[in-house]
Amino acid sequence: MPFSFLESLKTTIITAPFSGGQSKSGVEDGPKYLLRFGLQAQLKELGWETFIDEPLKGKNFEDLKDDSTDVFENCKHPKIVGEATKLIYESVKLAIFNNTLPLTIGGDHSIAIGTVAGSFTKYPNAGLIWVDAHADINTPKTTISGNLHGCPVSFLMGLDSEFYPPELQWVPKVLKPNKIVYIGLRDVDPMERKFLQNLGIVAFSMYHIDKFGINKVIEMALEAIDPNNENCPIHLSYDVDAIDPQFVPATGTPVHGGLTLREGLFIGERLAETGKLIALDIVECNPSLGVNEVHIIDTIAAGAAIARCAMGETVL
Ligand SMILES: NC(=[NH2+])NCCC[C@H](N)C(=O)O
Ligand SMILES: [Mn+2]
Ligand SMILES: [Mn+2]
Repeated sequence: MPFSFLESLKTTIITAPFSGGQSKSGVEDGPKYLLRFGLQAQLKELGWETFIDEPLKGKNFEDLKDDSTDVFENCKHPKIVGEATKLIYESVKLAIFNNTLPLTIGGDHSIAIGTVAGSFTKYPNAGLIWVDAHADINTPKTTISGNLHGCPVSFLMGLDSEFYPPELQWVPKVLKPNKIVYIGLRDVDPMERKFLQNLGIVAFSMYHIDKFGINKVIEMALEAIDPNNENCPIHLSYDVDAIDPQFVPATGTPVHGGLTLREGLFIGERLAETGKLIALDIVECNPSLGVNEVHIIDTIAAGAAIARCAMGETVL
C-alpha cells in the first residue's frame, strides 16, 4: 500500500524561501515559482489533500544577508541560517505529527537542517536519501566556501560539533552515518571525501549509476539504510543539481555529468513505490540563474515533477 505511514493522502507544503546558506540571490524565489507553476493543484489532482505552511513569512532574511557581522569563523550567515532552519524544523514537526507528509520547497539546501531534524524527531529510525551532485557534509571547520548549504549533513550528525556557531547549537544530532545514503555525487571536496570514507557512509556517485544503472543503485540504497528489512521510513532530500544542468540549468552550483531527467524522476517514482516516504525536500531551484525563460521553466518543471513522481504520479 503506497504511503503506508500516512493515515490518508495529506501533505503540508512548507515554503522555505531562504538563500542565506549560500551567496547567490534568487533561490529564495523557488517556492513562489513552484507554486505559480501549479504544484499544489497538481498534487490535488493526484488525490492529495494539501495544506500550506509558510514558517518564514514576515521574516526579512534577504535584507539580513547584508549584515557583515553575521559570520562565525569562516561560516557565513550562521544567525539567519540558525533562525530560519529552526522555524522550518518546527513547521516540519507540526506537519509530520499531524500525519501529513511535509513537502518542503526551498530555498537552498541549508534548510534540510530543519527538515531532517523535524522528520527524525518523529521517526528516529528513518533513513535519509540525499540526492545531490554534492555531499553537503562540510563542517564549519572544513568548509572552503563558508556556505552553510554545503554543511547540513554534518550538523545533523554532530560532526566537529565543537566548532558550531552558537545559533546552530540547537540542532538535534539525529542522523547516524549508516542511515544516510547519497545518490548522484560528482563534486565532493577532499575533506568531505574523508568523512564519507572514515564514517563508512554509503554513496552512489555518477560512476555507480553508469556502472549499475539507476534501478540497481536505488535497490542498493534502500538496502543500505534498512539492511534488515525493518520497514524504515524514508526522508528524501532532493537537490535539483543532481540532475544534469542541460535539464536543470537554473541552480546555484551546477555540475556537468549529472542524472538524466528520467533517471532523476525515476528515483522519485521508485521511492513512491516503496510506500515508505515520510518527508520530501526539493531545493536549489534558482529562477534568477536562468539565462533565458526556457531555463527557468525547465528547472521549475523538473522540481515540480520530482515532487509529483515521489508522491505517486506514476505508481500510486
Ligand atoms: N547544496 C549545495 N548545492 N551545495 C553545494 C556545496 C558546494 C561545496 N562543497 C561547498 O561546501 O561549498
Ligand atoms: Mn548540490
Ligand atoms: Mn545540496
